[in-house]
Amino acid sequence: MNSFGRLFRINIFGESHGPSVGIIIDGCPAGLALNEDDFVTDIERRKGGMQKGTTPRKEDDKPIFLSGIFNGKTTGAPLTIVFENKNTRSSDYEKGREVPRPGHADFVANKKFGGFEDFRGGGHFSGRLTVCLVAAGVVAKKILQGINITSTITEIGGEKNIEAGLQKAIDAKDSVGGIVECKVTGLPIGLGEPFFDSVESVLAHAVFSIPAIKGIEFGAGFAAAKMFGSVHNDAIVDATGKTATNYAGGIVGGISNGNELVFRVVVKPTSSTPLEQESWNWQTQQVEKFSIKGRHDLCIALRVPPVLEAVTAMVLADFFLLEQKTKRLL
Ligand SMILES: Cc1cc2nc3c(=O)[nH]c(=O)nc-3n(C[C@H](O)[C@H](O)[C@H](O)COP(=O)(O)O)c2cc1C
Ligand SMILES: C=C(O[C@@H]1CC(C(=O)O)=C[C@@H](OP(=O)(O)O)[C@H]1O)C(=O)O
Repeated sequence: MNSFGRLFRINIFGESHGPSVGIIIDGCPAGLALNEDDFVTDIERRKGGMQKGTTPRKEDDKPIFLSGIFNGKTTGAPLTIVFENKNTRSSDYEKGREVPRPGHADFVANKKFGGFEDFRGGGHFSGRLTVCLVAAGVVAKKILQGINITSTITEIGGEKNIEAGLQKAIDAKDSVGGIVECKVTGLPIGLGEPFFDSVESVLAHAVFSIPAIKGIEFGAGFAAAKMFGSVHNDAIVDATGKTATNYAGGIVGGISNGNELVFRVVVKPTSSTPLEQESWNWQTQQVEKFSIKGRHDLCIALRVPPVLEAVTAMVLADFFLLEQKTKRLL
């Protein structure tokens, strides 16, 4: 589905080569001061064409507000923001239509939607739609006063040195993946709604909606499997619940424990690699060699940090609103 969240509920729409992509945020509290300048920093951080290893497709990514803002403040009605697509080059995709790209959604989208899907630029499956998530994050962060969310790339192409990892891809004329870490400070104890809406569950749900994300781990994550319980347990050192270590990553029992929330995600190597590949050709009904000519990110992970922060903000804002609502009912 294209909607997510319970009280802070988003709906995203659009295709990479359609007129625009956009977002409707329902349940956004009234009275938040919001203008175009608020979006600049995060939108610029996500932009393609700005740094080595990212798509040369440059869009101005100017937010256009269609509803939900009046006199510079949110009204409480659905907030609709769109971003125009002005720099499309659909001919790249029309030429390659007969060969579904391995690793991209071309084949499955065709089977699921019977050939009616907009395949240009990956259509609705494109990373282009993550500009909408970033916009939601900007609004969500306004609800999260005193909470700080930061994401950093910790690994590219298996290298801790990001430049070296990227150079590996450039030298091999291939794409690479990476790991991005997200940390949140200032969270209170008590966010999360177990059983099924634990903080891990909802964050993972939202994070896996970001195209190209293939894994997530919280705190010590997979390394916990090799640890003793006495080591993995985070000793509580004061009445606020502060812990000496943070192997849990700030979540216990699906509920935030007041320590730093820490998780990492795996970003796969871009499927649209410049290297020659093989795939099934729908026309010739044979496996054929082909190479992709479009404008692609050599390393998607380079563009993920602001998207990850945004999705985290969106999820946490929803938990906050839910928590307040629960409290009001008591
Ligand atoms: C910010 C961002 C940019 C992306 N850029 C590209 C790209 O240039 N080329 C590409 O093939 N995939 C790109 N992707 C990933 C594809 O959209 C994704 O692999 C595809 O939709 C299939 O989904 P999956 O990888 O989650 O299975 C990007 C993803 C994100 C989040
Ligand atoms: C446009 C963006 O990224 C696009 C994400 C994408 C994909 O397959 O996900 C493929 C490329 O699209 P195109 O071939 O149309 O240039 C990227 O440029 C963006 O992030 O704003």
